[in-house]
Amino acid sequence: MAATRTLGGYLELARVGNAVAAGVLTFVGAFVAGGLGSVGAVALAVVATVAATGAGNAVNDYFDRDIDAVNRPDRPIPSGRVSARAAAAFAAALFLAAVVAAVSLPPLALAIAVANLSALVAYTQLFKGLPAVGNLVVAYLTGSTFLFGAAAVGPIAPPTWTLFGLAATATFAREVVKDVEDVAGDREEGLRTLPIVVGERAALSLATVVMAAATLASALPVVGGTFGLAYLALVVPADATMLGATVWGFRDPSTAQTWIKRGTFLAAAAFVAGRAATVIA
Ligand SMILES: CC(C)=CCC/C(C)=C/CC/C(C)=C/CC/C(C)=C/COC[C@H](O)COP(=O)(O)O
Ligand SMILES: CC(C)=CCC/C(C)=C/CC/C(C)=C/CC/C(C)=C/COP(=O)(O)OP(=O)(O)O
Ligand SMILES: [Mg+2]
Repeated sequence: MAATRTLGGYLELARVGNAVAAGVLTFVGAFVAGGLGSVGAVALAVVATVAATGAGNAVNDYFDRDIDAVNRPDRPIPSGRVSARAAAAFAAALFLAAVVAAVSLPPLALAIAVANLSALVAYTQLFKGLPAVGNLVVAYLTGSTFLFGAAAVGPIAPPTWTLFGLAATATFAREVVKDVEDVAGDREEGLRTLPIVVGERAALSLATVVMAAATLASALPVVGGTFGLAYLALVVPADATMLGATVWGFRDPSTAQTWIKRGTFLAAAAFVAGRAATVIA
């Protein structure tokens, strides 16, 4: 029983759902770039992404353990399911796994991996407490999965940049809503997040404008001929969910950010369906 509880603690520390989802985005990036012929490179890129995302989540919880004791006492470290020391060792092992997986990829992909791993290590201590900067870093990291997957198999083409932009802008909006949710604990820790600096309503207004722009821009892959009806069938409800949830953030930021996340995962499925349909067609 204790072993299951500890294993669950490590899986939760890595936020394995996010890590696998990030790996899917890297796969889509390679898929959109037409590079599934390079199975080895695609597999290494996906493994590097999953390991890096897990490492970033684990090191974030390690550095956030005091804030989380206020905001999220049920998380693995504050709840005692994983010790801080073990969490740090786990993060280091995942970072090493990401480096080992990325080191034999093409130069541009390796450069993206080095930049991203550095940003993940630095995020919590350097960027998170700066207004909007932490949100922009997480937004870039999430969108960069598409660039990383494409760079693993060849040059990065315009359709991949579109996917990068969509994922980054939607993620930025959700991060702002998450910061509104965490204002209490962040203020206690002296973090200068966007809602603390400009106020919660102004932050939520910015998140709404950014999310509206992202949802409008989600038509670009169809306009550009990258995706067709299979993509639209999923991205339209995803857009409605993400935008509607962002507006709901004025009433209940916690529920809002959870539903934005669900919308982004549906949007990721739209990318997969859109690309798969072009192969089947
Ligand atoms: C308008 C449009 C079509 C946007 C595209 C949205 C899209 C596909 C976004 C990507 C979402 C996704 C599947 C991300 C992978 C998981 C990940 C790395 C998320 C970053 O999470 C950072 C967050 O702070 C973690 O918090 P939590 O999720 O609460 O654990
Ligand atoms: C492509 C490669 C090699 C790497 C990409 C790695 C990815 C996709 C990173 C995505 C973003 C990520 C996992 C960031 C880690 C830090 C993190 C969990 C930020 C959010 O944490 P907080 O701002 O503290 O909020 P919560 O802890 O409450 O979620
Ligand atoms: Mg945190």
